[in-house]
Amino acid sequence: MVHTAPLLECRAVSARYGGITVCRDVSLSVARGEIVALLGPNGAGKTSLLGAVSGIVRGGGDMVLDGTEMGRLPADRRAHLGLRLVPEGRGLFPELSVRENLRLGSRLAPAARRQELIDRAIELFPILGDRLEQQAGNMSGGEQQMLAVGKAIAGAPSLLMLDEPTQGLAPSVFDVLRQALLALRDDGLGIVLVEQRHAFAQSVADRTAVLVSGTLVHQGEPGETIARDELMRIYTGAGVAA
Ligand SMILES: Nc1ncnc2c1ncn2[C@@H]1O[C@H](COP(=O)(O)OP(=O)(O)OP(=O)(O)O)[C@@H](O)[C@H]1O
Repeated sequence: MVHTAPLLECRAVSARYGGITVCRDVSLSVARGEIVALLGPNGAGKTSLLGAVSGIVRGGGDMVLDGTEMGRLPADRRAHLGLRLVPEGRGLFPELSVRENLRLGSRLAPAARRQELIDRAIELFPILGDRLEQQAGNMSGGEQQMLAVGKAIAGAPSLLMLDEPTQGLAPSVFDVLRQALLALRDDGLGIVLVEQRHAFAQSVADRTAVLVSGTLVHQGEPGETIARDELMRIYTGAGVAA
């Protein structure tokens, strides 16, 4: 279900570390109720691009979230506008309990909605409800990833950006994550999914964007998936060994 109004619109976005620009001239939009898979080989700049959009990596360009230009805003202001990044390291407080992590996540939401959003996270990941008093750092990788997404959801995001959520996880977790992402999309969230696992990305994506050497070299049409050999052709055509 893709709504028409764009939620995120990025134009000519760059990301840089010191004097080194690692992403340039990236234009990407995400609609409400849409999952965009951002694929690319190692080192292409996917994490850096998510960082530039969320405000934790220096960058430039126009970035409009829900009608508000946020390109010059610090990361915390962007989070208050509804942008949430679930980073590769998951961003949990490992010494705190599941309940405490969810509560901390919910502090970005209006007070009246916090419990409802925590309940939604538990509905999507029932294991979290069984483990509310457990220390986050003592849970399995899959459970920690569910908590990381749950913590983000508890903060009432409009745009969720996930950096390689399946990395290092057992395949048994993939389906839980897949169903949760599809449900969140149907709730109307916009989702950017960075994934190395091509099959997982294509099983949830409404659209695919491919980043190579810091530049978007391909953007698929809505509803179009990209076959693995087609992806390899894009990499090769862009000068990257497939
Ligand atoms: N903190 C940093 N300081 C300097 N350069 C960095 C930093 N982080 C990443 N880079 C460089 O930026 C480029 C893009 O890296 P990035 O991690 O964004 O790519 P990626 O597509 O997410 O790769 P991967 O799939 O391996 O995570 C690489 O050349 C990398 O070495």
